[in-house]
Amino acid sequence: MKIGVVTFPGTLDDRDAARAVRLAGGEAVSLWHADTNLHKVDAVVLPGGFSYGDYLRCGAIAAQAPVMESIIKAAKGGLPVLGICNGFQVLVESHLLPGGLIRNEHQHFICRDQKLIVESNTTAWTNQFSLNEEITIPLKNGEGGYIATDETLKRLEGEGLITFRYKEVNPNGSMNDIAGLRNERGNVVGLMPHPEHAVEPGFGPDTKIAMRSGVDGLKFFTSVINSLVNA
Ligand SMILES: NC(=O)CC[C@H](N)C(=O)O
Repeated sequence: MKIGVVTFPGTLDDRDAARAVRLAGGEAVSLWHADTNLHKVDAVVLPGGFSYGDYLRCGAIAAQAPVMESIIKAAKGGLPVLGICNGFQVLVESHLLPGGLIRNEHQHFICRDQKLIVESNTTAWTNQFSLNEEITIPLKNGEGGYIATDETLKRLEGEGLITFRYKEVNPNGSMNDIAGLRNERGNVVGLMPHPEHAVEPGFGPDTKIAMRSGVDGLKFFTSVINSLVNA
C-alpha cells in the first residue's frame, strides 16, 4: 500500500511519519506541497511541524498549498487522511474537520508523554485499537487548544466524532478534553499528539509512564493498511 507523506516548507516530522509507514508494512511516498497530483497513493499523512513558519495561524497557509486542493477533493471521496499535530491544524484550516486550534491555555509550548483514550475504533486509522483503550504517545505543540461552538461540540459528542480524549491531564485547555477527531465517514482523522514518534521500542514515550512497550503509535499505521486491504 502506498501512503503519501506530505512535506510543506517547515514540516518537521515527515521522516518519522515515513518510517512509521514502513514499519507498519506500507510504502511511503513523498508528496511535496507544490504537487498537483497525489501520485496514486492509497492514503495520505499530513505530518507535524511548523509549516510556513506558523505564520498567521498554524496550518492556515498550508491549507492553501496546491497539494491540499487534491487532498481535500480526495478526502471528500473517501481517501484515508491522517493529520498529526500541524497536520491536524491543516485539516481544521481546510474545513475537513470542524472547530479550531488556538494557543495552549498556559501560553507555553508543551512537550510531554500524553495519555489518551481511544473513543472511536471504526475509522481507517484506529481500527486496530480497542474501544476506550488507553494509549500513551508524545505531545509537542504551541497551538493545541481545541475550540468549537456549543453547537459543534454537541454534534461531535452526539455523533461519536471525538476519536481521542486526553486522560488524567488536559495539557492545553482543549474543550471537552478533545485530543483528536474523525469525520462522519471515518476516513479523515486528526489529532494533536504524535503517533509517529511511538513506533519503535526505546524511541517513544518513557515506558515507565506508558506502562507498555511505547509503540502505541504503530497501530495508526497498521490500521490504515488493514482498512485498505479489506476495502
Ligand atoms: N509538533 C507540531 O506539529 C507543532 C504544530 C505547531 N507548529 C504548533 O506549535 O502548535
